[in-house]
Amino acid sequence: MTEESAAPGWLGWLGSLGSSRASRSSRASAALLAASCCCCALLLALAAARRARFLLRLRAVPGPRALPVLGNALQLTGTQEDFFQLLRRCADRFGAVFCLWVGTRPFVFLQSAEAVQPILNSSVHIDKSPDYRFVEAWVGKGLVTSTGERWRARRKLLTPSFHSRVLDQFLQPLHREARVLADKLAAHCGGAPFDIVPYAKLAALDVICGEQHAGERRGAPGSAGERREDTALGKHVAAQRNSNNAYVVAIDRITSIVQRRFITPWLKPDVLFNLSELGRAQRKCVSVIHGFTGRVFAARKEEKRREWEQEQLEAQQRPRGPQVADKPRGAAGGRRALLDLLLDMAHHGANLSDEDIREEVDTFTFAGHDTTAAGLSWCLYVLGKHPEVQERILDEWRSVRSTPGAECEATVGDLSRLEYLERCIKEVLRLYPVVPLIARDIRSPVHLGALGADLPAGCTVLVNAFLLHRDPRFFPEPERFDPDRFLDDSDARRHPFAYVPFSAGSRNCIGQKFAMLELKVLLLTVLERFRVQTAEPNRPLRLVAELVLSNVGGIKISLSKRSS
Ligand code: HEM
Repeated sequence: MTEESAAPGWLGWLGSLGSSRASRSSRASAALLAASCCCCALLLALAAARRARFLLRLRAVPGPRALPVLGNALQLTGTQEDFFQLLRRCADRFGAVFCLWVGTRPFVFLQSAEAVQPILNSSVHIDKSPDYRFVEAWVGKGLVTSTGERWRARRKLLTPSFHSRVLDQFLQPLHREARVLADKLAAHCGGAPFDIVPYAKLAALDVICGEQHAGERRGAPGSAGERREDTALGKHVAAQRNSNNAYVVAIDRITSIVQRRFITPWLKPDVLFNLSELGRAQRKCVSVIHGFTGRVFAARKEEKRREWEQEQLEAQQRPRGPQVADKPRGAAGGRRALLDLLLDMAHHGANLSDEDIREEVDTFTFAGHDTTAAGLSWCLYVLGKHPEVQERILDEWRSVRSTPGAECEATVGDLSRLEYLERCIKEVLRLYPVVPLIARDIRSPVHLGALGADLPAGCTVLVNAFLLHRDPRFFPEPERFDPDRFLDDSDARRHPFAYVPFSAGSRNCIGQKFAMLELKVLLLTVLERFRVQTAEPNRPLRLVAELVLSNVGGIKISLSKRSS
């Protein structure tokens, strides 16, 4: 064997060794690839089968024809106003339940009491739709946005803060802010029609953040007689007096940014939103808002710490006995803002971190100001069309008031006796539900009797309160304003889910008693000072379902002085 021939043999052996290894490893790789392909194909087949089953189940839900991938996107390219009209047309055509596809995502709209009941009455379907995450940068995982066990525990903890006994303490700042609102509105008295919404927003923000003025406190600060009466933050932001306050501006701006995001498909993905101008603006707003609530929180926590120390000292000095154990928790110093209640709860062992508390305070500011502002604006809009109703409201007020005086200083007892006013507010919230769409994510199949079929997990359901409240079976002549629909016996005869301005079931509005109290005080104060007229009462409204129900161009009224 020549060297020449030997070398290839030797190399060939090595080569063949290498190539047999290579071929073994390439065979192994091929087998692995084939197995991976099989797995992927299987997974894809399973996903396709699941999707097919999902689509098949949804075939029971009527709706306008949807294109593959695009869904009903082409019908949804119009304005927010067009969208609101589209929902009306679809309900006329398809009835109590219909589906609209946004791309590949189904949105099922419900507008009959029977269809709504299985969703709102459920303790399982409590998950908010994914779009609620748009407010998380602001309110974190507070009561509005949280779910599951976290929500359940938090709701249980916070419910007592809205007990009627506690609400009693919010009256003083409420009266004060109502008077400031009336003072501000006086500038329009006898003048041209104007949009009431911005005024209502500032007043509602002052009420929710409010704290009693130093001059109004009973007793010197820190004295036994002092009783401060606060609402959520316990820090007066004086939004009505200074609408340029950075916190006030940031709240207004972030509310409109969140609104824009809800309705603009390309702003929904976080990556795109964060890169956008609005994303940058939101980050600035969040920094201002959290900076402010953070400072209020730190200052108040320090004050509370001193109160707790004082409390402990007093407890040690007091003779032991049952009266020590009976001392109500959290009553120290008479501080009653929601922030104080939460700090007290945390101090007494509740599972609430500093971050949790800040989130809840931001949550109540978010959930409690735009809603009440819209409620007040719609009330004035409707009452402005009915001067005789304004007179009857004032007559009722004069007949129940327990404290004589020039202006509304209603007590909680007086307010609870204002039954006609309450019926008027309820009827306005029927015609113009402030939260027109209540959204839920469906994570397990739910049977809808109204549909005669199950909705599969993976749908987003939207309760259309605007249309639900116009069901002629429960509200004959639905467009007519008739407060007497809410007389006791009619209420009892109605389907329990026919009227849901504050939602219903376990995830209903925790602040509804407070909201009714607030609306009553604000309305009485305004009506006592002014006669209200709706500008162009016969002009059709241009409604849009933003975070709250709004009208394009605002809600316009005019005012004239009430002489007596
Ligand atoms: C006219 C005024 C108001 C109306 C019409 C209203 C309506 C509603 C509705 C419909 C919901 C359910 C939303 C959903 O499930 O998507 C809700 C939830 C909520 N509201 Fe109100 N609201 C009003 C005022 C207030 C006020 C003044 C506060 C606080 C002081 C408040 C705090 C909340 C909170 C924290 C939630 C979330 C409750 C939970 O998920 O457990 N609301 N509200």
